[in-house]
Amino acid sequence: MVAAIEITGVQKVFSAKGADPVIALEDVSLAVNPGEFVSIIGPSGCGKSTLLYIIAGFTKFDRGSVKVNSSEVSGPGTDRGIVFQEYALFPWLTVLGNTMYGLRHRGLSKNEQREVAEQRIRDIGLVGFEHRYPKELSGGMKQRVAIARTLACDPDILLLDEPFGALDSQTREVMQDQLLRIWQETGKTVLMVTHDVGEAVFCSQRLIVMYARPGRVKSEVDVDIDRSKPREFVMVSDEFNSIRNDVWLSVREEVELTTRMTP
Ligand SMILES: Nc1ncnc2c1ncn2[C@@H]1O[C@H](COP(=O)(O)OP(=O)(O)OP(=O)(O)O)[C@@H](O)[C@H]1O
Repeated sequence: MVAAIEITGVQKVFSAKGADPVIALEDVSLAVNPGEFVSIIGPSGCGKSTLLYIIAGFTKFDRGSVKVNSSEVSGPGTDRGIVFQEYALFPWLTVLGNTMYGLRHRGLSKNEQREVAEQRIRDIGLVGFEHRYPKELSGGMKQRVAIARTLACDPDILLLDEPFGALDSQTREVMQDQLLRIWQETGKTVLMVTHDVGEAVFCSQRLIVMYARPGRVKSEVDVDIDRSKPREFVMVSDEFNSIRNDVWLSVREEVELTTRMTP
């Protein structure tokens, strides 16, 4: 099978005048299969976001290779859509306007753009809010609009950078359930960065645990849990708790190292 994302030996060093260079990523290799849901987890500063931005084509890297659907990444592309923690909505556009935004250059008529956007607004359960502005929405609703906007462009790959990090725990759980439903319905490849071990285990088929800076892959963990049952059964199952505890201990070791590092 050809990997949807294939990263080989990637290194990224940030250098700024008058400051020591920071090795954000060192020899990172990983692959994500088409339709797979993978999460990256690790301590703050281990290069998770940097890796995601490299795959998105926003950040250049110094060494190695990054391929998406077998093609070397040389910049952003319509095959990848990214969702940020802080929603990144345009405050002057409505829910509909924000969702239609990415479709402007797709060669679709205004009516077609509107149809696609309305479908995505239905998918994320915001019917009735099409003409509201971001300031009139809750955090969870804003993040749903950000997801709808990304989905409207129909990328093969969703890159999610702490997408639910700013939400309260109940809203976060509802959003995780919606994301999983969308993933199952669309078959998209999802690569998510999160700090939350429970979220990573609940949502993902596979986890990539990172070492503290410089970021390297510490381990890969297959999450073999039965997701056919409702959340409340999954979260108390032995399989879920055993994987969550192992991953939590592994991440905690790195967090302890991070707290002893100089900035
Ligand atoms: N534009 C930049 N210029 C200089 N250093 C940077 C830049 N972006 C990131 N870094 C550094 O690279 C390292 C990795 O940062 P990155 O944001 O990728 O980590 P992270 O694992 O996503 O952290 P967090 O979980 O806190 O968001 C950090 O030491 C950070 O300070």
